[in-house]
Amino acid sequence: MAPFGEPSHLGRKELKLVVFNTSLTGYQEILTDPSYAGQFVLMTCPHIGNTGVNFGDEESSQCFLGGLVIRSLSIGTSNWRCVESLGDYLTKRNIMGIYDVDTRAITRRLRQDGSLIGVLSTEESRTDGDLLQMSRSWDIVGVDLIGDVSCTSPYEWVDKTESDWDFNTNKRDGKTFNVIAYDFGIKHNILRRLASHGCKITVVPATWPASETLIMKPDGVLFSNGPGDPSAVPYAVQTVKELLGKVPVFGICMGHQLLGQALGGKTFKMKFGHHGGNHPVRDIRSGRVDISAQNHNYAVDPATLPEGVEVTHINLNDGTCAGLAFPSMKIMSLQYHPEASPGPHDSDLGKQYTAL
Ligand SMILES: NC(=O)CC[C@H](N)C(=O)O
Repeated sequence: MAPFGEPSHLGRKELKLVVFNTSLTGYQEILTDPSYAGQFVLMTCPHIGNTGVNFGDEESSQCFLGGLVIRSLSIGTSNWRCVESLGDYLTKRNIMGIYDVDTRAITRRLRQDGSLIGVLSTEESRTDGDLLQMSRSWDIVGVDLIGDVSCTSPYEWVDKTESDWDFNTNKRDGKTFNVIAYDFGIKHNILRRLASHGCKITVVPATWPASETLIMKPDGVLFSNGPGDPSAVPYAVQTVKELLGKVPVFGICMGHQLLGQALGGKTFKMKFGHHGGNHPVRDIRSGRVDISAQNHNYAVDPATLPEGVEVTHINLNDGTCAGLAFPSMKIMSLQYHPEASPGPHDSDLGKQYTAL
């Protein structure tokens, strides 16, 4: 096994939840997705790094994940957008990476036993016993990870999807909707897709009071994706509760889980979660199946939801809840990523929020 970008990693160790991601492309978007904070991401695709890294595919300004685990690191890069190799990129951001790992064996173990806490260390004197001991000293359950990834003050977002990449030509005309987006670790493509569909967006920190949001008189509020255990952030659930029924709301991933809790439901930790760009999801109302991008370790237990809340989408791999709606209160949410990035465009965001 070999580390990437060794010098800056000397004396480093990280303890994180190990998850496997089945996306074939999009490692840069995965590296910069703030929802991966607290995790090592193991790519099941065996060959990573061949397109290098570019300026346009960042999903946030930083890499928040603990490290990248791969089978084989491409020895060269070949892409017209490439500005840097993957190894150099990780070294500059002081993110640990390791290659020549039997990723297939680890994935089989995680599927069998469930996600596990792993240790990545450059301290060669550590024995296997030390590493095992360390792995038992940390857990992702019950830890507030959104505090570290949220913005600290409100800002306006204006960037749309670049015209070269915008696949959705079926745009809505008319009124500009003012949207307040709660940043629990928001991915840029959620903001780009909303802007492309004609929204004026104000991004606010995770701790932004509901009363301030209501003063801003938004047409809708978005609760974003974000890392970690939704039960560890009761302040965010409280904010969601205070907004329900007063303004149309839409939740994505962590936002969906917080909405589930705010409605009185419970969330639970899944065996090994869903991470990848190939998850089939059925919209129960239309029967339509979308192939979707997913990244989550927790899910809403539909049996705990009160009457009136509809399960609108299910994940066809394991039957878990993939979307909720409460039409009379103008609430809808998705457990997966309609904005994709990386992933298929079947569930483009515009289609979802205009239904509100
Ligand atoms: N992408 C996300 O928002 C992740 C949601 C949640 N924190 C989980 O891991 O289940």
